[in-house]
Amino acid sequence: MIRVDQVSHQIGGAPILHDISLEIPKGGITALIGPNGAGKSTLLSLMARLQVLRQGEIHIDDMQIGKVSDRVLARHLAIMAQSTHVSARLRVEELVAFGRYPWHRGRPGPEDHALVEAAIARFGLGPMRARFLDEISGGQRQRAFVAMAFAQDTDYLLLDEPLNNLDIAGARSLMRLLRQMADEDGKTVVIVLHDINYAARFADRIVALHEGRVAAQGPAAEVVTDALLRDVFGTDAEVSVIDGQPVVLV
Ligand SMILES: Nc1ncnc2c1ncn2[C@@H]1O[C@H](COP(=O)(O)OP(=O)(O)OP(=O)(O)O)[C@@H](O)[C@H]1O
Repeated sequence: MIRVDQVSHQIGGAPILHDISLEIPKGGITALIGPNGAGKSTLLSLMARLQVLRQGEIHIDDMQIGKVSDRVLARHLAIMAQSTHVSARLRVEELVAFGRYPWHRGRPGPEDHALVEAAIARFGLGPMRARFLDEISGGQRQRAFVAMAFAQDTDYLLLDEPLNNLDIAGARSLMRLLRQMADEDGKTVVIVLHDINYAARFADRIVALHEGRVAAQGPAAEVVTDALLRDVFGTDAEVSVIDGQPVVLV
């Protein structure tokens, strides 16, 4: 479980998150949604300790994230942040292999190699494994980054807008892979999504943020409503229910 207790955050004196308390249960997919600037990436980066937490506490299982070493944290939690700065002169397979670093610290063993191979296969990267990152498409690169996070083999996987750059087939297949990781491997996936329909279709629960506060949380059918679209997203788009699932008609 990820437990966020009374977390507030400021950047340059400007309040970004206001007293957020939240529990993300272990297992399944939790989607963070909300309009631009709501604080989704900030909250995710605080959970992964990419930014220093100054007010409140975050626990991952029984670890308080401010109090564990980088190595311990990296064995429990992998994050794919929104902007990833990695040398373009890195091959796909090298990128994926980086995911194992917290485990082997520079001396990969057979298990590390096996997990890298499994990640390459699972994410369909075999045909492009020897290509450099600037020789593949944006969507393929996105998949390679998710494969690196998968190779890290942590219980918790945090992904910030992983559907960026993906076409409909790519987005759907990535969400199905994440679903499989949650259902078959028992992973806990926390994912920032802009497309509410993907969140409603694939996530077990949704947390909607608005102006640095939790505006709603729960299963899609409870969260994705006309009122949410109006009050949180400021749009009069309507929600229909298809096969028991809310669908936003844009
Ligand atoms: N480095 C920074 N310096 C100043 N303000 C920042 C910085 N990073 C984020 N902010 C501000 O914090 C607020 C929350 O940003 P954040 O990126 O967490 O939102 P978000 O919900 O992920 O948005 P988006 O959907 O646009 O990615 C925004 O108002 C943003 O302008």
